[in-house]
Amino acid sequence: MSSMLIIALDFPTAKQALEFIEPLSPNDCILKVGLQLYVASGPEFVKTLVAAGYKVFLDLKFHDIPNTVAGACQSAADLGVWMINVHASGGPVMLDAAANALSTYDKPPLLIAVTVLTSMNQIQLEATGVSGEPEHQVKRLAALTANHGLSGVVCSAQEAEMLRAEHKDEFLLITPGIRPTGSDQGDQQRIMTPEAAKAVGVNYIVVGRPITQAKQPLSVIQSINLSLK
Ligand SMILES: O=c1ccn([C@@H]2O[C@H](COP(=O)(O)O)[C@@H](O)[C@H]2O)c(=O)[nH]1
Repeated sequence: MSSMLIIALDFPTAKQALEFIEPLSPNDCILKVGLQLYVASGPEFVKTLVAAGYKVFLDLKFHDIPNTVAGACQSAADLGVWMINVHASGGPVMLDAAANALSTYDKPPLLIAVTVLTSMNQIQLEATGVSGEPEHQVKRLAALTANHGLSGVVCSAQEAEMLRAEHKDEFLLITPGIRPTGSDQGDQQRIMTPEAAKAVGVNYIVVGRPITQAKQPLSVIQSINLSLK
C-alpha cells in the first residue's frame, strides 16, 4: 500500500531537494512541490520528480480570474503531476473553470481546493472579514468545492471529523499542519499529530519542516509511516 505521507519539499534550490530525496523511494512518500521550490526551479524540476516515479502534488494554490486559473491548471496537468490545487475562495465560476480545464485529459491530476490555511486562527480569519471559527468557513468552502465536482480539500485535521460526516468517502481530505509529538509548531495554528489525523479519517497528511529540518529525516519518515499503518 502506498504511503499517506506527503513530504513538503520546501527547499530554496533543486540541488538541496534532490539531495534530500536521494535516500528515498516512491514507496516511502508522495512529494509536494510548493511555491518556494517551484519559483526557484520551475517545471523541469517537477518533471524530474515525475520521471523518477514519484507522485507529485504541485501545491501552487491557484487563485485568480477563471480564465487564468483554467490555463494554469492545464499547464500543471501537462507536467504529469498527481495532484494540483486552487483556493476555494476563488469562487464557484473559478472552480468550474478549473474542473472544466482538466476535462479533456485522459489522466488528469486530482484537483482539490484549499479551504482555510492551517496557519490561520480565528483572529487572523476575522482580520480578512470572515467572522466565526475557522471550522465554519472550512465547512462552507468544502461544500462549495464538493458541489463543483472537485476531488477534495486541503483543511486542518481538526476539521476532518466534521467533513467526513458530511461528505462521501471518496472526497479527499489533505491535511497540512501535522506535527509529530515534540516537534515545533512554527507558524501552524490548527495542528494534529499523524496518528490522530489518521484516526479522524484524513486521506493524506502533509509534513514539511518536522522532516526536512530533522537531524535524521529518514528515521522521522519511517516512524511517521509506521504510525500510519
Ligand atoms: O493550509 C495549508 C496549505 C498548505 N500548506 C503547505 O503545507 C506545508 C506544511 O509545511 P510544514 O513545514 O509541515 O508546516 C507547507 O509547504 C505549506 O505551504 C499548509 O501548511 N497549510
